[in-house]
Amino acid sequence: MEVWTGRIDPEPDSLRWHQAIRPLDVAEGPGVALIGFACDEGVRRNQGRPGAAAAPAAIRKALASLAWHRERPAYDAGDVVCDDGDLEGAQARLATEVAGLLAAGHLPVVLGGGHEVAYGSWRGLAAHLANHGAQAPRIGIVNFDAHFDLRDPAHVHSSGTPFAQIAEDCATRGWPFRYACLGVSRASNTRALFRRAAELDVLVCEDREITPARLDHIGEMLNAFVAACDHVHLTIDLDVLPASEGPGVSAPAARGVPLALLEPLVERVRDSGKLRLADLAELNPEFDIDNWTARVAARLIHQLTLNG
Ligand SMILES: N=CN[C@@H](CCC(=O)O)C(=O)O
Ligand SMILES: [Mn+2]
Ligand SMILES: [Mn+2]
Repeated sequence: MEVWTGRIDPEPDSLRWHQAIRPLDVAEGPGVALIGFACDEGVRRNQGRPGAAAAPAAIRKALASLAWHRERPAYDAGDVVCDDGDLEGAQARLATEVAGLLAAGHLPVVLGGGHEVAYGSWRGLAAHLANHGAQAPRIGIVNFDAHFDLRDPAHVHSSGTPFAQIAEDCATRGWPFRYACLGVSRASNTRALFRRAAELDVLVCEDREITPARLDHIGEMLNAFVAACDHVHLTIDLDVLPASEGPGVSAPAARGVPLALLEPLVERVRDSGKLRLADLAELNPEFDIDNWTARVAARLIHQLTLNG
């Protein structure tokens, strides 16, 4: 909890996150539960630039001084750490933690970590739903990302494979795989990846399609996708931002989707009533500039959890 420090205002009703957030072990009723996934092994295996293991601390630091506007509590559930390259072990531990948070009625917000975080998070949600008797739950994954992360897991399990791994799990379980990927850069995804996305019936929205003029239309598409799901797993890869807004990632985007367009779409997911789980992935503090990217991550968490 030491990272939760920051500005203290003398006026009444001037709380900030660092003054309101509590350790999970004092949980008093359902709230938002932050859990870190200190891991960049998936990025390393995916030939990216490691450094995302330090992201959970950087995001907490950026969130600490933001103003507190929530009614319900927020908890810090600590970190799951990936040791000695044991990515699969770390994902399994994250899944157990996420399932526990869901069982306690919390909204888990997972602080990645490379995007390999999403496979661990999703497995936690899947375990929770299976434990509660769900037969074939329609889990909609809404991923804001420049990349599909649908690489063939037969080669290596990495930050480039989480949604292909989830698709395989869904096929094994006989569950539907529902995946929307918004912000995709055609220049950064091969034809093979576009083909796999088509085969898996992914809802695809390219970066260049997300413009102010088309924002309402895209928002309606997103609403329709969510309406056809029972539960939503929101996952935000910060490399969806333009490099000028999100420099602190492994693979910065030449074009990207600006925060001003991203945020209203994220808020639609928040307001759907179906959001069960959220991840923030791929922050790499080593490449950040004055914590710009960490600040965006913190703001997104703030917006996501505003009404809870
Ligand atoms: N999570 C990362 N995904 C990207 C990385 C691309 C890159 O490093 O250039 C991917 O695998 O496509
Ligand atoms: Mn990406
Ligand atoms: Mn990604």
